Amino acid sequence: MYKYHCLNPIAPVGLEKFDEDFTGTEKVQDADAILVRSALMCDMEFDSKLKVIARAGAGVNNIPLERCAEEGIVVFNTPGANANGVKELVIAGMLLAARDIIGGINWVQEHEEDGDIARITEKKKKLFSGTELDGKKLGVIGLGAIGVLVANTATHLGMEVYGYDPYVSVDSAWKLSRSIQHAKTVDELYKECDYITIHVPATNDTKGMIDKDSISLMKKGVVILNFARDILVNGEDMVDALVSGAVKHYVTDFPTPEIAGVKGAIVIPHLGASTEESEDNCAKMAVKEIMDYLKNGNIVHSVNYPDCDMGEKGENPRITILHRNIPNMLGQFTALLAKANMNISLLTNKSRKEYAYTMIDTEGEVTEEVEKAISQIDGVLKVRVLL
Ligand SMILES: NC(=O)C1=CN([C@@H]2O[C@H](COP(=O)(O)OP(=O)(O)OC[C@H]3O[C@@H](n4cnc5c(N)ncnc54)[C@H](O)[C@@H]3O)[C@@H](O)[C@H]2O)C=CC1
Ligand SMILES: O=C(O)C(=O)COP(=O)(O)O
Repeated sequence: MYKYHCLNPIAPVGLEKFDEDFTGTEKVQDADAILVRSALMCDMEFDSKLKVIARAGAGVNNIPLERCAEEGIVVFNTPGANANGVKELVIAGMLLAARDIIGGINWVQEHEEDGDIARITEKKKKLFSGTELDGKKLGVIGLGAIGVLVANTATHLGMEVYGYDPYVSVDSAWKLSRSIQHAKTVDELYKECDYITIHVPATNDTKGMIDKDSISLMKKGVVILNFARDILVNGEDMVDALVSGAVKHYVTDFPTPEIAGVKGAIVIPHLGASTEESEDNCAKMAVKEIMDYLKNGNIVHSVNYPDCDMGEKGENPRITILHRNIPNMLGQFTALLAKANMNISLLTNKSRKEYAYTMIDTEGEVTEEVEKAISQIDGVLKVRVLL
């Protein structure tokens, strides 16, 4: 029986997909699998029993990926499963920046008891007028699951859309509307656009990518949208830009004490993926990944190990080995099995940067001695024998 623990609430429709070999546990140290959304795991210690973490969502900057890889813990995310939820909120964010909807609604609430509200509305509404999105230029930085949806939808609102992503996947490129203009440099996008939205992961490379230097290249009064992560934007530089008017509105899904009360900032409490549909999609995908890994050894959508899929495990035992990507690992595994007089019916080996994964279907029993001997090979991080 495998045990799973949820560090954040995970949609029941996903958890219901766990079969009879799985049960929930309140004790994280008893878990074979952890499901998580945005809970911070960077300082958490992991029990040696833990085999897998599934992030029901996209961003994995809350999880120590490298340490997990070293400890033989495979980390998954759920690519694209919440992208539509974020896309819709980004479109709402652009509309909130273009029209003073928030100011107008606040004004109505302040005057809700005024018997004359209908008449004074017509006098006061000019205070809250705005502009339209049609005909404006939108720059989308990062054309992954979310960026592509935002870019394509904006074309239907009549916007002229520029896209920038030097690492765009073939899949995303196929999905992108032909009317999106390809910005070859991010500076080109900064110079052209009235609205700029970022959809890249938070990494050491992207941290602080929006700062006083990049803002100085943008049009005065630009609107910047950040539904990716707070650290992509230098908070101090953004406050200065809002105060000076260099940036008209900063629409962000990430409240910080620095930005929350600043005039021109439109701050949302991380609601991008908080829709029934996104939560259900993420939970279902995360549970599927965990079950496939624990029962079949398959890795699909990992962010710290290579994807590797040998299909459903059959009658024969399956040995799965997480190991370093160094020479002669396969040679040692097969030599060891040959010495134990074991036949291999199927073998797959995949690597990703410093780490690799080998799956071996064997004919006949895998003894404890064989399992122990594999785990003692230098460079092996975790061995599992699936019966
Ligand atoms: N506000 C919210 O609730 C949510 C926020 N997010 C955030 O949005 C981010 C993006 O999500 P997805 O689109 O699903 O991820 P994704 O992995 O599908 O797309 C990310 C894209 O960014 C590109 N990229 C990476 N570095 C870049 C750079 N320096 N310049 C330009 N492009 C670059 C990649 O090539 C990729 O196409 C996540 O990493 C997460 O931090 C994701 C989901 C919900
Ligand atoms: O998927 C992501 O990266 C998100 O930011 C969504 O976070 P959440 O699952 O809503 O805590």
